[in-house]
Amino acid sequence: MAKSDDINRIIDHKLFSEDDIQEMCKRLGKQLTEDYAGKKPLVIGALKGAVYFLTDLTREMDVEEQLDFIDVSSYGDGFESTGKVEIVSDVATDVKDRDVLIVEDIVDSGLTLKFMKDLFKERGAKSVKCCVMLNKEARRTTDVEIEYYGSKVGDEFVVGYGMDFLNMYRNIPYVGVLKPEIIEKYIK
Ligand SMILES: O=P(O)(O)OC[C@H]1O[C@H](OP(=O)(O)OP(=O)(O)O)[C@H](O)[C@@H]1O
Ligand SMILES: Nc1nc2[nH]cnc2c(=O)[nH]1
Repeated sequence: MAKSDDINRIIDHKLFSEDDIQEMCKRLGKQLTEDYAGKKPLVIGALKGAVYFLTDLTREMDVEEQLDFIDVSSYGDGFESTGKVEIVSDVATDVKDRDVLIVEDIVDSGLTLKFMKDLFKERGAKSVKCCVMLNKEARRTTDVEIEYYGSKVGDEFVVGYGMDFLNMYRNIPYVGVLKPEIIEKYIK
């Protein structure tokens, strides 16, 4: 089966096109360029979902920056956060006295982001902010500030542009809503 047939089978509708995403990256990149002028931020991408957003966003940021990655997990194989966030793979860089900018694909309960922000603050970062592509605000269970985001989204499960379903479909170039029956089939 061709990749496009497979995608049509699982996507209910497109939420953000490639042009929409490019516009988000340009807008956020311009804002971050202004706000981090004269600073040397350490941009930390949250693996694996944020990789597509990070590579496009950082190319729109005209600042002297360094990159690192952290892999944290709270979902296991499921769709509901277990509530327990664990470091799967840590950053290699010392964050002490650094201006840290966490880049995330999506914030849902907020637990993953809060964990990372608290971690880098505890390690002595000078500042810790985040830039998130999608803000699923209605699902929040913890209070966490989101300094920059591309767009709000409703309570729907989205895939593509880095975001997965069972670690698949990250390479769909746009963001689409997963058909509810696909999730139901998996949950049963
Ligand atoms: O706000 P929360 O409820 O904590 O959920 C958001 C997190 O869930 C996803 O990651 P996931 O653990 O699925 O890993 P992935 O990035 O490898 O897809 C996403 O990339 C965020 O990190
Ligand atoms: N792929 C994906 N991961 C998530 N993690 C939390 N919410 C979502 C979502 O809507 N899609």
